[in-house]
Amino acid sequence: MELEVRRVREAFLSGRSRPLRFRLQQLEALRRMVQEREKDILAAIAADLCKSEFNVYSQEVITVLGEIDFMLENLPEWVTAKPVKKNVLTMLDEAYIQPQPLGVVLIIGAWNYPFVLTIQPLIGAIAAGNAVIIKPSELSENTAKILAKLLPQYLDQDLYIIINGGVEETTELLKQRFDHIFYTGNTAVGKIIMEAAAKHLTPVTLELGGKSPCYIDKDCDLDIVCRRITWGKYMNCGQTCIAPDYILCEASLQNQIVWKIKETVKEFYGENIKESPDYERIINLRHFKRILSLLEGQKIAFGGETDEATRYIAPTVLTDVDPKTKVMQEEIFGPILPIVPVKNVDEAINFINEREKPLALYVFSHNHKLIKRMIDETSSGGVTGNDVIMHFMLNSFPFGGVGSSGMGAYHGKHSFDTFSHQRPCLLKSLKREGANKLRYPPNSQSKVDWGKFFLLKRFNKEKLGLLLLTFLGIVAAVLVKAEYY
Ligand SMILES: NC(=O)c1ccc[n+]([C@@H]2O[C@H](COP(=O)([O-])OP(=O)(O)OC[C@H]3O[C@@H](n4cnc5c(N)ncnc54)[C@H](O)[C@@H]3O)[C@@H](O)[C@H]2O)c1
Ligand SMILES: CCCCCCC=O
Repeated sequence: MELEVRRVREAFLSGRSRPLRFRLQQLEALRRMVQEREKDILAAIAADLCKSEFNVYSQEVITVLGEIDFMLENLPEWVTAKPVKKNVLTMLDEAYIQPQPLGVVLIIGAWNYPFVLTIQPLIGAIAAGNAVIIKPSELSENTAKILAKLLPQYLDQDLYIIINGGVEETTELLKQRFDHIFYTGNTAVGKIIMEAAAKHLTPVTLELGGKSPCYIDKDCDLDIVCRRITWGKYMNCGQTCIAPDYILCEASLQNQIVWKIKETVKEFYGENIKESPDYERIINLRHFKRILSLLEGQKIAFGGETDEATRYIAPTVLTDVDPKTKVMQEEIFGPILPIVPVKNVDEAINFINEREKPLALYVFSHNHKLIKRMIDETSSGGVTGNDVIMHFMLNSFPFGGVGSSGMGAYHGKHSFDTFSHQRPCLLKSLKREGANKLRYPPNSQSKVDWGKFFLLKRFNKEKLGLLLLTFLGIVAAVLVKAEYY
């Protein structure tokens, strides 16, 4: 590991990852990889998650291609130094912010969307001019293998390397010094990452999980609400970081919601869900058993069928769920949707605020004020009103968590910023030394007064206002005099 990290650092220190032209070339090469090797990539992801290639394309490949195009279009503007506002002391100087690469970045990917969650941060890191070590999740092993095969064929082989392996390899990797660590995965491992990073004072971005609530107000169109929730909950078999984890609603809505979700499941996946090309499987047996254990003691309104051999769990809805039971204590990350009845929106807000801050929050209502109130009185990584998942798709949004759902964010310009240092640059002249006398010792009351005059806005404004008035007075007097004669 040490040798590999050193090799990447040396490549970074060569300076070749920095020029804009090089970054653009690498991003174009990455796009070529996705386009030319689309079949291999689709097949690998499809095998990892028992997913149709249509779904792989629309859930992962489109996002990656869109992000590359967005970077290529905007990077020339983002890399340029930005002049800043100056004060009296720097009036004659050059003052600007120059984004600079951080250095060697470690990206640790997750298995649930193994391509987009590894490649999208990579795009940001390349765009910002860094060298990168990529560690895909070992659970999505086909994707990990295809990335290890393809990336070196298209990208600079010393600047961007891929290291495959599990906990042992990641633990070893984390002993090395990086300039940034970008981790996607569960909150428990997020803490391990942060602890390891602290040893080198390495900044981290942690894209974690949590229980994302979904509040359904009685003033809404339940047919539409249930279609949208069904789509977002059962996509990828519930293994989506921002899937609605549970529903909060008034007890009177529960039966209608159950019925409408059941109908929608039938419409989306047919009578025989197991045969549907659009319904995935649980990633491995450990997760399969973990999810099954969440069903114990619950009232299953529909679903609940399982098949261990194929790791199939049917779309399931639980009703009258007690918040103290296991299914409400951990992120579900599977196709089980508990409904927790609440009296009203106040109780829903309290319920959300008594728990860890989620990665996403969903509110459904015709009442715009109610949605705004939910947003104002709660906290979460992101929010979508009257839909689910969709805030992930808009790359002008920063995507990330807050509190235990993560720290830092990415996508589009936010990725570029995450992997850049915003370096303030002040360029002065060696002339005009006289003006500097004010700040050199010995200090005195009059120097302090001049300092106040030049630097404190309040003081400045009053004085400048007075000066302006005097000047206008003189101009007026001159004009009047000219008129008179
Ligand atoms: N915020 C997001 O964008 C996002 C996206 C996807 C998943 N998630 C969250 O990730 C979780 C599911 O993913 P997961 O955690 O099962 O993924 P995972 O098991 O694939 O772990 C993620 C990465 O952490 C590494 N890892 C695992 N254990 C480790 C350890 N002890 N020490 C060091 N590294 C270790 C793995 O090798 C892998 O590369 C869910 O909580 C989900 O919400 C968040
Ligand atoms: C449709 C793509 C959703 C990706 C969500 C990422 C977290 O799991």
